[in-house]
Amino acid sequence: MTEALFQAARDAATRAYAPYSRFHVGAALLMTDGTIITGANVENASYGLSLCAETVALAKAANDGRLADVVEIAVVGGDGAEPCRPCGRCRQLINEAAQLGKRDILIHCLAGGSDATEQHRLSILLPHAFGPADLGIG
Ligand SMILES: O=c1ccn([C@H]2C[C@H](O)[C@@H](CO)O2)c(=O)[nH]1
Ligand SMILES: [Zn+2]
Repeated sequence: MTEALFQAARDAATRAYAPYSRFHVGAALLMTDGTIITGANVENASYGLSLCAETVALAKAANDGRLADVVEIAVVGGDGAEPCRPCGRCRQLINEAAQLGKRDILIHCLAGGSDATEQHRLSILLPHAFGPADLGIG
């Protein structure tokens, strides 16, 4: 299952629209039922409007009513040897899924140009997170 998830992230990266950074990122969400939802980064001529791969994948899950069902996430980016780790904004978006699903989501960070991988729980990447509970929700 992990290999299928990694491959889905690598496939997604090939669908990135990243003419400005040329940094192609793919994200794959493993859901409770074993299905996989993918996303790739979508850049814009107004650079700051660009969407990360994780953001796209999580938005797809949310629109399908499945944000609570994310178990693991694989992210792959670039063509270097260093694993690609979710940016701060994406960590916060992942936290929404984690809180909804009451799960400390496992994040696989993969390198685009090597077999290097890192595994982190969201609680390690985003300690003391702000979430729905801070608003008295959930
Ligand atoms: O985890 C990450 C890091 C970066 N990017 C995108 C944003 C931008 O399009 C490009 C360069 O930062 O990579 C992602 O999609 N996910
Ligand atoms: Zn991001």
